[in-house]
Amino acid sequence: MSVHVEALRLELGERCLLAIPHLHIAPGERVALVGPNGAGKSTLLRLLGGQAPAPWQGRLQVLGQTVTSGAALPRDLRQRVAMVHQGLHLVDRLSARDNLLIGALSRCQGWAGWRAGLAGHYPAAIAAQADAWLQRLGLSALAQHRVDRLSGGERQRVAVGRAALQRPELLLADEATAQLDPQASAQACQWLDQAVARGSLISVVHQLDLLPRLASRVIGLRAGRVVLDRAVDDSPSLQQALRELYASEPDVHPFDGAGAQEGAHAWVRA
Ligand SMILES: Nc1ncnc2c1ncn2[C@@H]1O[C@H](COP(=O)(O)OP(=O)(O)OP(=O)(O)O)[C@@H](O)[C@H]1O
Repeated sequence: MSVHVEALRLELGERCLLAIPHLHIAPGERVALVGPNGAGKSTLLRLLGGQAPAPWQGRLQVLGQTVTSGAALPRDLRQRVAMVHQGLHLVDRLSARDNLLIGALSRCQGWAGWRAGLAGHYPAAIAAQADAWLQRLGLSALAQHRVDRLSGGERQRVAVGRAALQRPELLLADEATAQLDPQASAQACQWLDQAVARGSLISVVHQLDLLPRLASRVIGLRAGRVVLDRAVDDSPSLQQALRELYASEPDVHPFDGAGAQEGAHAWVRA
């Protein structure tokens, strides 16, 4: 099982941010987390990545290993789980290429490998993978540019490339298409899919029209609870369930989230 959650509860002060009795995600699954702003999507993703904002109760296994509240993911598990954060977390003073290569550091064997990587001397096979990904991401011409001089969308591509170089078995992507133009967003779904290969992909998705490209299963959260869990298809009942998921938050329009673009909700018919 890629993710196995039982009796999970995460509280912060008086507030319950997550309450999930069971959640299982199988190896290779493509899962989209959807729901209104503040529903707990990013909190769940961070928890799966060992970065919960507060202590939690319950049982959590990620890629078959037990994760403990208050502790970071064990080192070997950190190598197998990649995250594309909302804030991207790139190293600003390094080039796009070096940021991609950082993703591969955990694959360099032993201290000698680490030191070589940190000095910029990566094994030729890894350097070739970075160059191939830069090309795929349309970043070859910007490979040597510092990432703090790149546009938001270019930086987002770098973050996807870095995750790909990690060769993760589980990829957690938090609005990884938020800053991309519509064409690049559609491409990014392919990039994420390729980045994780036969592993599992869990993405927070605001652009519902991307659901069929990004996921085969959609999990809807509201107020920290799973209120929708079903296959992504084009059925009227799913469309209706998604409308209800967002409509139940009268103050929040589903398509006002950061990164929502013109026509982003076209997949959910009016
Ligand atoms: N570190 C924190 N301290 C206090 N509150 C937090 C913290 N992290 C998350 N929250 C709260 O938890 C709730 C869920 O936040 P989360 O970011 O998971 O929502 P989300 O579904 O990802 O929302 P969005 O779609 O707006 O990104 C929010 O009400 C948020 O204010």
